[in-house]
Amino acid sequence: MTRSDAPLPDNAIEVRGLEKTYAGNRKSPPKTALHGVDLVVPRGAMFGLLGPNGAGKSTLINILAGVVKKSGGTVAIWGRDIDERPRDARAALGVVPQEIVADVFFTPREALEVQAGFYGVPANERRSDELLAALGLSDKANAYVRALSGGMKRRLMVAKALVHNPPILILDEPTAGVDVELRRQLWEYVRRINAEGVTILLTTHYLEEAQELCDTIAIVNRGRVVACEPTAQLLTRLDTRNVVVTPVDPSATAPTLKGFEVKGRPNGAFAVTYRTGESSVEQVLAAVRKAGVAIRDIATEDPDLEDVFLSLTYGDADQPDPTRD
Ligand SMILES: Nc1ncnc2c1ncn2[C@@H]1O[C@H](COP(=O)(O)OP(=O)(O)OP(=O)(O)O)[C@@H](O)[C@H]1O
Repeated sequence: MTRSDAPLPDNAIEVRGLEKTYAGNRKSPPKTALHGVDLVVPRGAMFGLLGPNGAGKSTLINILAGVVKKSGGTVAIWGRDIDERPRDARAALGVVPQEIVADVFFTPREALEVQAGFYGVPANERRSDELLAALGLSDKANAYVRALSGGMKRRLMVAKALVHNPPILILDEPTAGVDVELRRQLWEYVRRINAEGVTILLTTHYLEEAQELCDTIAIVNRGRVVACEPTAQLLTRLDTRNVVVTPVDPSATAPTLKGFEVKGRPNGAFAVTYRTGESSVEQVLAAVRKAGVAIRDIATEDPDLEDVFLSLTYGDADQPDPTRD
């Protein structure tokens, strides 16, 4: 817990030269998951940690949470070095893990009370009912946890991570398998506590969600940070734009255009990507007409986070992700 008279650190999390190699065994060789990662999460940030499967996100989060031992480098959480002050460092974190861990023997209220006891939160400082209400679980406070839906269990895990009032909340894929309405509620709550000063570090596979929510985004690929900057800046990295062409004949196959990348869309339209410094919409349209396509409609699109993500992680959006199962 934070002492109110201690100066607040500028950075909620500081990771320097972080290395992790998992030991091998008879069946598999050692695996280096993190190759000297530097990462700074400023206090108060809504920080997104993105990367393809196997990039090293969980390894990084598990090192922060104290459940995986690093092989090298330093980590400070809320100004506390995890080697020198492991308990204090961990007390500054609330972690919502990827997997749903349900306490089948407790009701949600009991689960929060037990967790608060585990962190040594005095009875008069506990806020189980407040957390249950904030996460829309008041009417389930005394239900069996096994009777809760997946989305409710996940929100209960967020509540559990917050019982000791940590200044940093880590959410590892918190919306996987959660329906749209519950996702919206969860994000509304996360935004609220972020506005109240809680630093948020989240990993998600939903790039749209990250683009909308996070003020800063780091992209990890194969154990290295390949980008870390304000979201708006990251989105300007690509100097490409798309012209989406709807042809008069939607059953015609998308043309091949020399010098441009063309991708078909399910509705019969196709997107032509061009470099803003090298071509123009005019040139794209001229090439489309030259290929014999009669145009019904056109629209232009800026690149989104997914385009930036793909260009940084694999360079070519068509290339399969070799780390995906
Ligand atoms: N306990 C382990 N033993 C050996 N290798 C591991 C272990 N845990 C992870 N790895 C390997 O380390 C690399 C990074 O894995 P990690 O789970 O950190 O990635 P991730 O970015 O969290 O992926 P995902 O999005 O799938 O959760 C992967 O190649 C993975 O196979």
